[in-house]
Amino acid sequence: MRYYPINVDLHGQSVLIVGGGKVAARKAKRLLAAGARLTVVAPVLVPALAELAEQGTLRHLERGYRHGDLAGAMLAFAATDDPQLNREVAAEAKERGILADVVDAPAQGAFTTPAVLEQGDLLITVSTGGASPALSRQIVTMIEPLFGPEYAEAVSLLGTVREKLLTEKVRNAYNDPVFAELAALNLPALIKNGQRDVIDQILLKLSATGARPGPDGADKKEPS
Ligand SMILES: C[C@@]1(CC(=O)O)c2cc3[nH]c(cc4nc(cc5[nH]c(cc(n2)[C@H]1CCC(=O)O)[C@@](C)(CC(=O)O)[C@@H]5CCC(=O)O)C(CC(=O)O)=C4CCC(=O)O)c(CCC(=O)O)c3CC(=O)O
Ligand SMILES: NC(=O)C1=CN([C@@H]2O[C@H](COP(=O)(O)OP(=O)(O)OC[C@H]3O[C@@H](n4cnc5c(N)ncnc54)[C@H](O)[C@@H]3O)[C@@H](O)[C@H]2O)C=CC1
Repeated sequence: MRYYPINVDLHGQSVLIVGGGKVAARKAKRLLAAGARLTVVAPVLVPALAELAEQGTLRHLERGYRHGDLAGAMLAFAATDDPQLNREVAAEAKERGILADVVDAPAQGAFTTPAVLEQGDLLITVSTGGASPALSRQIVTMIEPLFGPEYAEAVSLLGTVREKLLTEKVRNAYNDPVFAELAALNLPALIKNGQRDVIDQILLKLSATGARPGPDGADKKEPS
């Protein structure tokens, strides 16, 4: 396997992007959506990034990269149009044990970013090991129609039911078939077809066994 896939929790974590161009802007958008505390080092920003800097959504260091800029970062992106400079960023990342994505030379870095399909907590990612980013994007476009907003709702509902079962009952052999049964119900299809009555019946049946999700199953933190 060329790359090992993981899902990183970036909420509140410091991430540094060196470079403020089109590629940096694309990476920044997703990093901010994932809750990162983002710093961008670049003498010039494209308008999309400049706007985020003005709003205070990211921190902009308006200058060229300096060795030492990576201090305290959890992840780094070397995203300038200067290949030599990107390698210097990669070298500092290695020195510090920070994972870096070198956007013009993936072999110099430690990770790459996949194309993404996101519906709520459902995350489908596609990678080609760097061979063809355009194909990764195209595959997401191909499968997008199969995973509509009903998947966000189904995942939220399944998560609530599962949390209830795991917190209210001791995890036991009984739970596993329930999870399998729930997953096999094709909740997304029921939601998409508006079959709320069927869903309500299922939830009612589950509530008899002690798993009672909230009315819409959407509130994970404080299920009623
Ligand atoms: C290795 C990787 C490193 C990384 O960036 O993490 C990388 C590297 C490179 N990309 C290049 C080119 C393009 N990349 C895109 C687009 C995306 N690139 C993304 C990921 C990755 N790109 C990682 C591997 C992913 C995988 O394994 O499949 C996506 C999926 C995700 C994202 O960016 O977050 C995002 C689409 C998602 C979206 O739009 O949602 C487009 C299309 C466009 O811009 O519209 C083009 C132009 C067309 C083309 O060349 O295919 C070049 C050549 C630069 C040059 O020629 O100068 C390199 C360098 C090289 O290949 O050496
Ligand atoms: N991985 C990917 O998805 C893709 C990668 N690329 C590669 O990414 C690189 C960047 O592409 P774009 O964003 O389109 O370029 P761009 O020209 O839009 O942006 C370059 C940015 O680098 C900044 N920069 C230049 N010198 C700097 C320094 N010393 N310190 C800090 N920042 C500095 C500039 O101010 C500018 O903001 C190119 O090498 C390109 O080959 C291109 C397309 C996709």
